[in-house]
Amino acid sequence: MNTVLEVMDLNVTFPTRAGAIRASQQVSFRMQKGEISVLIGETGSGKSVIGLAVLHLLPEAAIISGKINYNGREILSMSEKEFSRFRGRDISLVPQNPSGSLDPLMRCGKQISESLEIRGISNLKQSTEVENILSNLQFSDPKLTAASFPHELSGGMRQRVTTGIALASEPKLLVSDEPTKGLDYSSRKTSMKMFLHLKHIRKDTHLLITHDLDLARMIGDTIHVLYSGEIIESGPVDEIFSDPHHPYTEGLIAALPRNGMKAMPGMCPGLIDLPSGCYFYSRCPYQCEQGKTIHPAIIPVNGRRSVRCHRFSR
Ligand SMILES: Nc1ncnc2c1ncn2[C@@H]1O[C@H](COP(=O)(O)OP(=O)(O)OP(=O)(O)O)[C@@H](O)[C@H]1O
Ligand code: NI
Repeated sequence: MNTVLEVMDLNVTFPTRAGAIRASQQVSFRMQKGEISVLIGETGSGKSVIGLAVLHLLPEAAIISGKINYNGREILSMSEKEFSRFRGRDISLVPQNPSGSLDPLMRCGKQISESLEIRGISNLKQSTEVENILSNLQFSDPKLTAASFPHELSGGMRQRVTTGIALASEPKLLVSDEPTKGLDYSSRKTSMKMFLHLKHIRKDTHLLITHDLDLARMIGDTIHVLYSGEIIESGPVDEIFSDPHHPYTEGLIAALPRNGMKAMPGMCPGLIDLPSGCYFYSRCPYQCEQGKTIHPAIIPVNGRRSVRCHRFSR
């Protein structure tokens, strides 16, 4: 198998006046070529921090340890100069706020063709290719979109254009952060349709960061569920949805509208004062004895899955 990304024991801590925020703790996962891996979890669980670590975009103040191998090369310890060759061309980020990454003064088509230019695609071929990309992004009138400025488009359209700019550079690894966040019903549906179409025609290796479980289920191959900076469950998407092992994953699925929107009681612990036992203990419907004091390790279950829960370590 062809491993594109391997994150090993990633720890990211932000020192603050109030104490150290442990945003990422011993996070480990790997991605094969053509795989869509999804990081899910509620706000503040440490999803974006992982994406930023992969792209060397964490603030200088962050204390980072662990290893990130990209195509067999360790990138986390690289200098900015060494890593800058990878950003954009090899590993491309679609950031959480697309408006900030689009140039307000440049037509959308031009912004996509700049990525094509870098790849050496001739001027002659660029406009056809831009229209081709825009049509794959579910724009019904690619010529019109290419000629539009970002402010002439809706938030959902801007998000799709930003995805197009990233894809135009043909990255070997795409990282997208919350592509459906804040979108209205119909924009979200179009965005989901776009990602499903892209999955079928391109087979990108894609690290998708989202709280959108429907999107995760629709396009993901593997899911990693984050809770308070840790992965608490990993496995193939179908299995996680049909048979969640961790009570937090169970809770996330039960909270979906189609399952009756049963909200999980309680809140996740703060990342500064983490409890010594299981981080989920106070909200856990099972509350096993060990969970009170012992922090559970993540353990493999049936080969392709793993879970951080004492109930599975017996
Ligand atoms: N630059 C920073 N300085 C201090 N704390 C930070 C910084 N960036 C992130 N954090 C903290 O790290 C934790 C994880 O943040 P992260 O942005 O990864 O969460 P997330 O899961 O992506 O949440 P969301 O769904 O809201 O985007 C949070 O507690 C956040 O406040
Ligand atoms: Ni985030």
